[in-house]
Amino acid sequence: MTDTIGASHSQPLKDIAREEGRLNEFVWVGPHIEADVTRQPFSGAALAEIMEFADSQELTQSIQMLFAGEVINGSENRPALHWALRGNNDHLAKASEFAEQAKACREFADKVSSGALGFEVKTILHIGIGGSDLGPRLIWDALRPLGHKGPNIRFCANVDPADFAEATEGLDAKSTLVIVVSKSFKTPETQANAQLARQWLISELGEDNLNDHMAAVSSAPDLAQAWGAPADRIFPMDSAVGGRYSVWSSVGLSLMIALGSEIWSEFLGGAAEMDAHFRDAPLKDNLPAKLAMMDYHVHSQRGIASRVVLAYAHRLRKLPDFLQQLEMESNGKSAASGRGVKTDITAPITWGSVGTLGQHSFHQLLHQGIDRSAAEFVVSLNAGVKEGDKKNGQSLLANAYAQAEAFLVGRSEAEAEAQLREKGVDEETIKMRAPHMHMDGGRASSMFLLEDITPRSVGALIAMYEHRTFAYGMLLGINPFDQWGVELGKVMAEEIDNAISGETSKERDPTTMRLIQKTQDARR
Ligand SMILES: O=P(O)(O)OC[C@H]1O[C@H](O)[C@H](O)[C@@H](O)[C@@H]1O
Repeated sequence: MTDTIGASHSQPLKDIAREEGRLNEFVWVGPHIEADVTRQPFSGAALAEIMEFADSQELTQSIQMLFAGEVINGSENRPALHWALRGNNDHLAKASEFAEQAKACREFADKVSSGALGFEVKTILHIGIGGSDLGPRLIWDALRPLGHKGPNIRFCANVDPADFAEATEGLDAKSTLVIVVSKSFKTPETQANAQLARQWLISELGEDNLNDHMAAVSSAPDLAQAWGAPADRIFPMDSAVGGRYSVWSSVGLSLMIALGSEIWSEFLGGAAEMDAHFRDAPLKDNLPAKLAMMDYHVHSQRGIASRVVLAYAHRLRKLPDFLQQLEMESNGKSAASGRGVKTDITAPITWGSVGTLGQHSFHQLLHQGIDRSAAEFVVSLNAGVKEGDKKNGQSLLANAYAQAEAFLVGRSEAEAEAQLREKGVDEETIKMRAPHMHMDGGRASSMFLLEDITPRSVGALIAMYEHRTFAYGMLLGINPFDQWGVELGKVMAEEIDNAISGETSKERDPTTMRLIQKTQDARR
């Protein structure tokens, strides 16, 4: 495929962004979200061409397959049904099963809230990692301030014992409910923490009262039961819901309990609105699909390898972490399916932080570094309003807009000189300093606007990202629902663990052999 960004290809981005009609053509709207991509190096001609390419890649058919519940995850031979957890699922054979699963979670949440467990739950200790952790953490921070009345949630993910120690510090086991969330119930980190939690409960409460304080979410109920969760406290998750797409399932049990059913159903409702949009809108009006086309151009065709997510909203501070897994575990693969397209870049290297903190650290590189990132700002127009601090909220927004504008327009040496002169700096210093102040600009960014951070808008936002990632995978010919690349390291970690214990002496790479030896010496 040729790169036909056309005349604008050689034009500076700051000129492209000012072109007439740009604001009409490149401000895209979906439920609860407006995406202003006017400052991405992407022309109408490129969009039209990728739209044709999307047809040749059968994107529309793939979207239909997804929502029909057909096998879209080829390497694991199953459908991807995360969207069906949010409604719009009457046509699926599994609809009633999903409804039952949601009902069981709701009933358990009601029990917890009404004190029917036999003790007051003041804290939920949520143990899980990856997709069983990042979504719940993100949503807890985002929606907790809306007046949750339920228990607090503490999270524990890392196998480093320091994480468990911190998560249980000062915690009263008598008022704690431990929920272990693991689709496979085999993930070593979660297993280790689940055992620590069990021992902690035994030491604090004794064997007899242990089970009252344990619950589990898993696709492997037998393993959860073996850990000690009572059978009626094991909440299934469907094998066709991938970990990083699973916050809507019983993986969100801690949230359902702590946030309450009203917030939870609004959250699902917002996602369902985005689902209907993605399923029904023609490609030319389809927000997630068009974003995926932009990604295809910006990352795969233009070679911008990095996407920096700048959540200018304290409550969305975990969004970069969440998207890191969603994007990179979904599409961080060489194109491998039947429709694979050869490109150098598949998933962008996704990273970032909450704004404005990054401005005081890594933004330096974003403004003047050699390697380019496509920046992605996420803002809420009502920042600070609910908190009763409109002034600081406004300043947060002003910072986001200023950063995006500075990325685009930069500062010429002449402008820098003029600025220094105005400040009364002497000419010698001006000559020395102005070149360092030069910023070439032309750095790409998108601005995602939410009216407010509500359960609905956050639901829609996360669903939009899920669908964008899926659509990008379809354009690349990648299966975004498997993750074979993470398996090898897991196997090796087990082998090396055994080697450190002296249980195997299998020859390995010399550096690893030395590390094993050094660790054995240090821990003797
Ligand atoms: O939920 P679990 O089975 O414990 O899996 C937790 C996580 O671990 C794995 O290594 C995968 O890479 C993730 O996709 C998954 O979300």
